[in-house]
Amino acid sequence: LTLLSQQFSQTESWFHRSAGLQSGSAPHSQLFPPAEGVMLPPESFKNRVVFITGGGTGLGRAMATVLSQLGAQCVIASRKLDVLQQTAEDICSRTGNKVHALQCDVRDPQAVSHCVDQMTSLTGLPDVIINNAAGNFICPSERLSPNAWKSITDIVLNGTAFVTLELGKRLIQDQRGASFLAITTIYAESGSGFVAPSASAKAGVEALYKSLAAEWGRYGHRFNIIQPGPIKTKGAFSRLDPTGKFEKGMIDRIPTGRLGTPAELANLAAYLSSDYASWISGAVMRFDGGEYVSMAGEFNDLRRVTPDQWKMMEAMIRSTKGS
Ligand SMILES: CCC/C=C/C=C/C(=O)SCCNC(=O)CCNC(=O)[C@H](O)C(C)(C)COP(=O)(O)OP(=O)(O)OC[C@H]1O[C@@H](n2cnc3c(N)ncnc32)[C@H](O)[C@@H]1OP(=O)(O)O
Ligand SMILES: NC(=O)C1=CN([C@@H]2O[C@H](COP(=O)(O)OP(=O)(O)OC[C@H]3O[C@@H](n4cnc5c(N)ncnc54)[C@H](OP(=O)(O)O)[C@@H]3O)[C@@H](O)[C@H]2O)C=CC1
Repeated sequence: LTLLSQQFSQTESWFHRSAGLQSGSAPHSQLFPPAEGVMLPPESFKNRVVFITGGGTGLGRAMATVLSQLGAQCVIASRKLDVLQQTAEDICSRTGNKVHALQCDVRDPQAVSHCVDQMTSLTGLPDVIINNAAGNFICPSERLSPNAWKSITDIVLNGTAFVTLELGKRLIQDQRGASFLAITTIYAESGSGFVAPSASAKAGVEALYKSLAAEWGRYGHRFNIIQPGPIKTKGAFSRLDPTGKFEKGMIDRIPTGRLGTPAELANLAAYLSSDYASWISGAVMRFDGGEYVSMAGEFNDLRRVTPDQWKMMEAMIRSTKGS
């Protein structure tokens, strides 16, 4: 037993040394290749208008691209008009479908109302609303100023509420149904250190969407939520992993051994916003390659224990007599 214990402490230090040393995607991620093509049948969104906040970059851009490929007329809105216009031109030249760019700071309810006025004249009210705009940065909470807190929660929680209420009221007035989708994240459920404003605001968005799923079904409105895990976009990774040192750790935690891709997220968003999902409302779809459950289970790190180490441990456990 003493020998086994000694051997185990050697292998235990191996275990600690080797944790997190992997770089890039894990070899087994080849068993989970991302399918990058468009999943739904062509023209699934023909004659549909889709409104996407933060649609000029990252995941918003990817969702606009897929929905446009599926026949939607997209309206993308955020603060930077030049970025939006470039994205709109790029997507339109690829898909042949119109993409409109509208400047809108979602923190400002009057700007939101003005944006909806503009959209109404361009395309009419939307059939699909995707609340995707967000702000975030890693920061120890004791370093946050009141304005830092406000800058994130205003974009994420208030911005989503202003967009949803403005469009919801107008759709109700016109007796029009719609699908609302919010992009939150896995830590909306657990909370997370170093991104407390984002975690608090995303949790609030989830409460809002679940509440409205219950309340506004009678108006023909569905509300769903996607909680992504890490997907490499410039907007997110420049603020959450500025040195690039955390990415390996993320990949190590993800059972499928890789980050998600924007195209995968866009296919899921398209499905949840489509008629194929017309009985799905109030759903929270975790989209993270298994990262959340992987972080939650007390003994999940035992994945790193080798068969030889298991042999040793089993012998130690079996040799124990009594309690
Ligand atoms: C990995 C899996 C989970 C991942 C989840 C990902 C979630 C995401 O949301 S990723 C999306 C990331 N994208 C963005 O954040 C895009 C938009 N972001 C921004 O525009 C800015 O980063 C910001 C959110 C700061 C808003 O910009 P704005 O111009 O409105 O704000 P500022 O005037 O620059 O700053 C407002 C106050 O915040 C303080 N502040 C800014 N950066 C930091 C920082 N890194 N650390 C601490 N504090 C910061 C800034 O000083 C201002 O406060 P004050 O000085 O008191 O006035
Ligand atoms: N990438 C990831 O790993 C993950 C991302 N997410 C979520 O996915 C969504 C997209 O993130 P991602 O694409 O990665 O990052 P981006 O930074 O590319 O996207 C954020 C978008 O929000 C827009 N935005 C920010 N502030 C405002 C504002 N006040 N009014 C209007 N629009 C605003 C930005 O445009 P502009 O600057 O022009 O205003 C930008 O297009 C976010 O909700 C994020 O929380 C969730 C989990 C993981």
